[in-house]
Amino acid sequence: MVLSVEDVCAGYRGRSVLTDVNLDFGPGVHILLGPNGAGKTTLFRVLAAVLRPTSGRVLIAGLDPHHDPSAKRLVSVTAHRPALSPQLTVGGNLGYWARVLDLPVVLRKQRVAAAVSALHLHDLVACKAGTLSRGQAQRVALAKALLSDPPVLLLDEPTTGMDPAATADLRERLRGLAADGRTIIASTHNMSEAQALADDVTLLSSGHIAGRGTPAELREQMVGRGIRLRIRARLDPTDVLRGLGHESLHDRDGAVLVEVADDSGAETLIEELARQGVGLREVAHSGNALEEVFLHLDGQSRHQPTYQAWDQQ
Ligand SMILES: Nc1ncnc2c1ncn2[C@@H]1O[C@H](COP(=O)(O)OP(=O)(O)OP(=O)(O)O)[C@@H](O)[C@H]1O
Repeated sequence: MVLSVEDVCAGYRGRSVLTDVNLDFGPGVHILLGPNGAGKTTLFRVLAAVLRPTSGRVLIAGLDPHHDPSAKRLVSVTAHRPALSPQLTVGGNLGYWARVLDLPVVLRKQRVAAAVSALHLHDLVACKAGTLSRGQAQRVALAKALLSDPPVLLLDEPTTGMDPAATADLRERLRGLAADGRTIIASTHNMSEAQALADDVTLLSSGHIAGRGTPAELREQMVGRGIRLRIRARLDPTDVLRGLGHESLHDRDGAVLVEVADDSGAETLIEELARQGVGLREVAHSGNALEEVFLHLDGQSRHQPTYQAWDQQ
């Protein structure tokens, strides 16, 4: 494994935040998901050797960055807000950072060129960083993080505030970096993004690991196997559904959400609704497994009509 977290506990001024965290990460894109205050940034600080654990250890390629400074170079972190000098051009920012890293001159040029190429920044090299959009600035921040050629990248909420096109573009860049063998760990609050990007998702809740797996595995582990259907019909099917033993709720768009045990339960229900003449217009699987896991984690019942909030992500 490229990165291992072994029995890590950590916190601030005697207050415990992370408890007995055990994780292994290899090459790929890993998503760290958890409610506000769960400890995601704190875990990043421990991994980047900014915050020393109170017990346990971190190993990066077999080295503990809290005891071996050379291991710190194996990890780069990008913060939620890209830290760039607004008056310098993109090329200037990257060149400046390459000097801060104390890279030999020849290597500096190579690394800047490789980072520009990996993040498709050719058209932006001469632009002042202060004029970039959020998505562009985030790509430059990622290029900056690549200058030390680290095997591990930690990205704190990299897509927050980006529009869908910029998000999709960054997703493609991250996939490319993972395909090159890098280990990328990104925290996000965006469920669709996590679902689209993740090789696996680690759920952090109140400072401990609440689950890990693909979105579908996590949903099954934490919420159960049921399928949530989104139904549109000419007549409100709520009463018919209740008569069939199904509680339902309405989402923001007026569709009805109902849970069934499995595909066969879904088929039976659809046939019954059609037979009872509600005028079915659309029946669809309601979407994102991680939304349901997140709601479950957050202590909210999946039967409460809070579902809509995540549609707005
Ligand atoms: N520098 C600090 N000093 C003291 N307490 C802190 C510090 N940073 C974070 N905390 C506390 O540690 C807990 C976890 O915070 P952390 O920022 O790691 O969570 P998070 O999962 O990243 O949250 P968010 O999703 O809101 O960014 C919170 O209760 C927070 O108040």
